[in-house]
Amino acid sequence: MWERSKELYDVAKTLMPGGVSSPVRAVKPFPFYTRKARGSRIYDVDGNEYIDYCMAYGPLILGHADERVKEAVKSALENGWVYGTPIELEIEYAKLITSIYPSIDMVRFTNTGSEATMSALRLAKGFTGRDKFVKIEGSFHGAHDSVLVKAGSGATTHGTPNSAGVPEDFVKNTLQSPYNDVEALAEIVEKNRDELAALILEPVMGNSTLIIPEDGYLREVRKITEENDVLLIFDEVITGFRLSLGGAQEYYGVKPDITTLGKIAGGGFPIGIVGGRREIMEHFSPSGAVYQAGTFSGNPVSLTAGYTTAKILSEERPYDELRRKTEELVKAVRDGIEDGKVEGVEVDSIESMFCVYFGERPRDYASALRLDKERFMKFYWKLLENGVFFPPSQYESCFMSTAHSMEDVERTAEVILKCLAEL
Ligand SMILES: Cc1ncc(COP(=O)(O)O)c(C=O)c1O
Ligand SMILES: N[C@H](C=O)CCC(=O)O
Repeated sequence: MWERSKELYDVAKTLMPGGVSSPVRAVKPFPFYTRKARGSRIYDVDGNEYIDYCMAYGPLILGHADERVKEAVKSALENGWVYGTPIELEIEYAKLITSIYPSIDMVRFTNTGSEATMSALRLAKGFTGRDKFVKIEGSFHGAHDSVLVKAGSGATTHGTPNSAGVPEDFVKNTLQSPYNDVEALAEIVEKNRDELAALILEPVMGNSTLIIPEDGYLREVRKITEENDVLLIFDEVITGFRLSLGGAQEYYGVKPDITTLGKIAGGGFPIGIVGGRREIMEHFSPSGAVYQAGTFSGNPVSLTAGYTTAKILSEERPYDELRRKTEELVKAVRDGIEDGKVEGVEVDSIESMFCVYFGERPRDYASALRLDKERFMKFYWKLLENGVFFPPSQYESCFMSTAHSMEDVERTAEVILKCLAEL
């Protein structure tokens, strides 16, 4: 079924570590190689077609190759694609973001979510004059040194949550707290308050499976950080424009001091954005002393795709429809699991993010680690054989897009239940 993909991967392994450009793609024994993608579908070089719920790990809320985004990018390309000068679209996009996210007065455009979180943490340290920060166990904020401790996503999938090559000295200022545990967080923040610049968290965890905040957790997080004069950074690289137009902060009504955006914010092209209160943001160079820069930052192509996507989302507000489709899928699978008496599998969703758990639905990283990831991988391969593509790890989340039809959803529920029954 995957002869050509296998051949390509054998060559790739001789030229790139693990044969890939990002570890999550290195599926054992080989990944499929993509030929093209349109709407809800992704097609491999072996002639197979899949309904896609990986969706490039989140950016494609409008589905693959949305025509409106494509046309906007094509016309932007007519004028060149990188200038090294400011462009008017930066102002337009900044205005749009600040109008959607009331916690954001100013933005700095970067190239990736990793750069955004790295810069946000540097900004928090520069602003407060303190060196330490707290992250949540199992969260993933990209692949930069200070956050590669108990990191989720590919770092956990490949058994390296604490990356080699990161000197102990670099991570001595990274403190960890379990998700959904208010007492543990309060203790660590109170104990370190004079040295703590910030708490960074994914408001909904999307990189250690999908973990949903318990009632009131995010409000307590805000209270604890505020009372202890610690900045709160919401890493909304996944949840921004996804949980709602205004991200998790709008959805839960909690206002962070600094926000990082990415993925959907670039409409499928590389981007990262740091946003926050003016008094904090003005510490970025050149108005302040926190250095942050990039040759490709604010590039016209990513900005065009991101701005076009954000405009479409703000005009069409497809969030009810996205939620309905996702809930339909989850309900059909949940009912099927109950009827078929499938043991040890749960399913859950929040808005257009969902996950099939091989074990009990987790509430933190420790419980996510107890899931049966080998069984998940058997399920993954069965799904592929039946024309459905999930992200290739138990620790990733699945994403619904506006391009998925109700027929896709019904077909997917059938396939999931068939595969579970065959396991
Ligand atoms: C929550 C979160 N933050 C940051 C990142 C890093 O973004 P990027 O892959 O664009 O560097 C990711 C994904 O990789 C993410 O899921
Ligand atoms: N889970 C990661 C981002 O959200 C997956 C992207 C990657 O590491 O390539």
